[in-house]
Amino acid sequence: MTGELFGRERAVVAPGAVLVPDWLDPAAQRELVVACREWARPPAGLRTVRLPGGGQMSVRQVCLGLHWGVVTRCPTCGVARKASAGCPQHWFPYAYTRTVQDGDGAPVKPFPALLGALARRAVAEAYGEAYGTAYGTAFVQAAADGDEGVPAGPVSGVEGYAPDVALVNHYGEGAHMGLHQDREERVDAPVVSLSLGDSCVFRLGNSETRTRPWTDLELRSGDLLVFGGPARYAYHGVLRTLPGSADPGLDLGAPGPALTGRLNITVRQSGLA
Ligand SMILES: O=C(O)CCC(=O)C(=O)O
Ligand SMILES: [Fe+2]
Repeated sequence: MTGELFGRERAVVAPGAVLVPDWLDPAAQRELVVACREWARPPAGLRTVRLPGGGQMSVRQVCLGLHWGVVTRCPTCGVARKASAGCPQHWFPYAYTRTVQDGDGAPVKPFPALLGALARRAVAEAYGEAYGTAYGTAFVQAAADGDEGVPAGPVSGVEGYAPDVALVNHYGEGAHMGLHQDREERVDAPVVSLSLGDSCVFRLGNSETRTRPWTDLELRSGDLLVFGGPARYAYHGVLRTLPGSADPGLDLGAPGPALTGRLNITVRQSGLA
C-alpha cells in the first residue's frame, strides 16, 4: 500500500476523466521535452501570464495553434464586460487570439502535427468507441444539426475530434495553478493533458463549484489525463509540484540540459476552425 488514493493503474477518477499512468514511454517523454524547448523560444515563446486582476501566474506558458491569454477588452466587439449582447464571438476576460497580444505581439506558433496525433491516440486510449456517444454529446448534437465547421453525421471513436490548440505550462519551484475551468473553447471535445518532469498534486473538482467534492491525484512524468464529457468543465488546478521528484534515469532534456521543474501540455479543440 503506497498511501496513494489511486494506485498506478488506469483509473476513471470521475465520470469522463480518465488517468493513464506512464502512458508516454521515456523516449516519447524526451522527444516532447526537446520539442517544448523549441516551442518556448521567442518569438511567441514562453511568457509570464498576466491575470485579469493585475497579478501574474506562477507558471510560465507558451501557446500553439491559438494564443490563450487575458484581454483588456473583447477582441471582437471591444466591450470590457463578461457579457455583451449581440457580440458574435464574445471573449472576456480571456480570449483565444492569433497573436501573443499579451506578450511580444508575434503570431502564435502553429499547432504541431505531433501533438494532434498524440491527442487522437490519447482520446482513443481513454474512451475508445465511447467517445462521440457518451463523451462528446454537445459536439455530436452539433454535428447532427449540421452546424458549420462540424462534420455531418454521427461521430464515433475519434472521428470528428480535431484538436488545434495546445497550452504548454512550465512549473518552476513553488509554481502552482489555481482552480479554474477550461472554457474558452467553443466545443466540448475532451481536454488531453500530458505531464513531464516533476510530479504534482493535481486537484480535479466538480463542474458546479470550486469546493468539494474533489479528487487529488499525483500526476507523474509520462502520465495522461483526459477530461471530457461530464468532467469537461470540472474545476481543476495544480496544488503544488514535488521538486526533484522526476526520475533522473529518464534523462529528460537530453541531449540538452536536464529539465528542471514540471511541464504540462494540454491539447484542446477550440471549435473556432
Ligand atoms: O498543469 C496541469 O496539470 C494543468 C494545466 C491546466 O489546467 C491548464 O493549462 O489549463
Ligand atoms: Fe486547465
